[in-house]
Amino acid sequence: MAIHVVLYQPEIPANTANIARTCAGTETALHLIRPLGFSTDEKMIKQAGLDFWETINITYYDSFDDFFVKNQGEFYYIETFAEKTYTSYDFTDQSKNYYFIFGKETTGLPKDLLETHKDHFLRIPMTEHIRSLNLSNTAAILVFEALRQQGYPNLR
Ligand SMILES: C[S@@+](CC[C@H](N)C(=O)[O-])C[C@H]1O[C@@H](n2cnc3c(N)ncnc32)[C@H](O)[C@@H]1O
Repeated sequence: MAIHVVLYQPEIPANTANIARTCAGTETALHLIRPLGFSTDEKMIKQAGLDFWETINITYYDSFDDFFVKNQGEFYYIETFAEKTYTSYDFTDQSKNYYFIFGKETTGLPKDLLETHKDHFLRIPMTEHIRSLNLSNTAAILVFEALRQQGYPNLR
């Protein structure tokens, strides 16, 4: 099974490019929920120098509903307004699929998800000087926390 990064309507190409690099370097699957704020056609990928793009397991969806119908596992919602911190959870079971779901840069995740999935909302601690961390940094933090807990399988 695997670790998965799910981006809800990402808007800034550089963030998704950074996250894609993290996914390529860690065998993490990437799920992109449309609309995207950029093109992922071959020409754009080449121009952006993302020569690892083809090595990533990427799936596209038209909505959250579409995503949930097609995936099974443990879903975690990564958001600034969550109560629990990301280190409170156990991601050690390599037989499971762990999905880390991130919000869009301008508005985050839809608030109504919190009502039904409150126990699986996680935040990364930060000061009050900023409203949020950079999206691509948060994805790297979660991926590497799960990998750390699993002993970095297949990585050197
Ligand atoms: C730039 S933030 C914007 C979200 C923020 N709630 C807002 O509306 O101002 C984009 C995404 O980065 C992730 N993120 C940023 N900082 C975070 C933190 N401290 N804890 C958890 N997730 C964070 C979340 O997935 C969030 O949806």
